[in-house]
Amino acid sequence: MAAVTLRRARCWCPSLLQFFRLPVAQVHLSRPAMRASQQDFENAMNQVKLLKQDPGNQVKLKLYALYKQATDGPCNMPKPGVFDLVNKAKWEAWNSLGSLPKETARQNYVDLVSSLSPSAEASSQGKHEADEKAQKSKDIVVTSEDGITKIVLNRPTKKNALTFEMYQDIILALKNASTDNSAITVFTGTGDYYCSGNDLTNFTSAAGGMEEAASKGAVVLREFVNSFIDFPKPLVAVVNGPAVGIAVTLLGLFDAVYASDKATFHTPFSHLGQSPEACSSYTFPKIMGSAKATEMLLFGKKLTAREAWAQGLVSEVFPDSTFEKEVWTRLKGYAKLPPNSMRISKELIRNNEKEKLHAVNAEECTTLKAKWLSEECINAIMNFVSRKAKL
Ligand SMILES: CCCCCCCCCCC/C=C/C(=O)SCCNC(=O)CCNC(=O)[C@H](O)C(C)(C)COP(=O)(O)OP(=O)(O)OC[C@H]1O[C@@H](n2cnc3c(N)ncnc32)[C@H](O)[C@@H]1OP(=O)(O)O
Repeated sequence: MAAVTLRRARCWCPSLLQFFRLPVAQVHLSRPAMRASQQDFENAMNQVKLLKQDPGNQVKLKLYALYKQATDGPCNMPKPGVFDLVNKAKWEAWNSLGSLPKETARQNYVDLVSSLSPSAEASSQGKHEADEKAQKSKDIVVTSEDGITKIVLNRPTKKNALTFEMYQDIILALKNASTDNSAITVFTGTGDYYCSGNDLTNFTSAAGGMEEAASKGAVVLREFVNSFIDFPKPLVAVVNGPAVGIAVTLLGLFDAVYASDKATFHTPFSHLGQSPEACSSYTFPKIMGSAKATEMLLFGKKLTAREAWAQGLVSEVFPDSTFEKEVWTRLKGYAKLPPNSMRISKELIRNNEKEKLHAVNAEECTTLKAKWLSEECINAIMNFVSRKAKL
């Protein structure tokens, strides 16, 4: 077992919220070879130091608790007094893990850090960080005006289907929008469609074999969905027309969804031999109840905008003739609200779910990777590409 000594290091910029000194490992180099999970744990501890954004107190408490559980086991300290607020919160977080085994705590710590830090994860795999990348295509157009960053899916001839480059550009756009001057961020589409989902030629046109494409797809998808889970500002979808597949499932991670009455919503995963993504296996039953979620996610039932509103997926439906005017007027008003207050309110809401959402995302990506290699899925994609099927 490696000898690990602990020192204390300050993480993130000093602020009123920063009250933790998270433990950082110094690992003796002369140690024998370790099991992968221990190595992952140490890498994760180092990644914590590299986080550029303060992940918020709830997450820091969770990290602290998991760290202590993984290294010391169940909480063995006396409970601090009521006025020792910081240590009491830390103690409670640790104590709440009960008898969680050290190895599980270690794994949960690694998962939590990797979910917080997709760019650190990517750079550890030898990739460039998102802010070092240039936008790759003109199929995503990003503008910022009136306190609103607008991310437009701009591939109308293909119904705004998402190419591999578009996924990467959206990750980059969200990363930039999270720190720009805008108060809210809005997605919409050019032309008659909002988005027809994943471009079904992503896999058939990928270099390398299907296995390589599926592995790459799962990594990109996980990072893509993470960037929605972690997005810190109000995120609004202006659904100008039909939405298909991942364009629908992602809506469960938005803060508000405004739809034209021309919009429809469907997720033909079973028709495609695939399975749900973007945390919809969790968010959809939560939003609309399991019976309605089943009709959408298993049977591919198409909803009208009003049906989607009745089921809680859409915040409000507007007549198509006045849709743009009404929605943008409203959003410009919202963008004038105090931005920090909106961020903090969103953080309070999202923090209750973040850990769960990351776990669901990871599991959905693993499941999809296997489905992409199945005969059912390959046949369905081939049928679409050879124009035998319209979904
Ligand atoms: C290396 C690998 C990288 C992978 C990257 C990560 C992958 C993450 C994947 C996440 C999982 C996501 C799942 C989904 O989103 S499932 C849903 C997928 N979408 C569909 O199944 C829709 C398919 N399209 C249709 O059924 C119809 O086109 C549609 C009903 C949308 C519109 O019909 P309409 O008759 O009005 O128009 P056309 O069919 O003539 O379409 C016009 C042109 O647009 C092309 N098109 C439309 N949608 C897609 C699409 N999703 N993928 C590719 N191409 C699409 C269509 O082919 C037409 O093109 P042409 O004019 O050239 O024929």
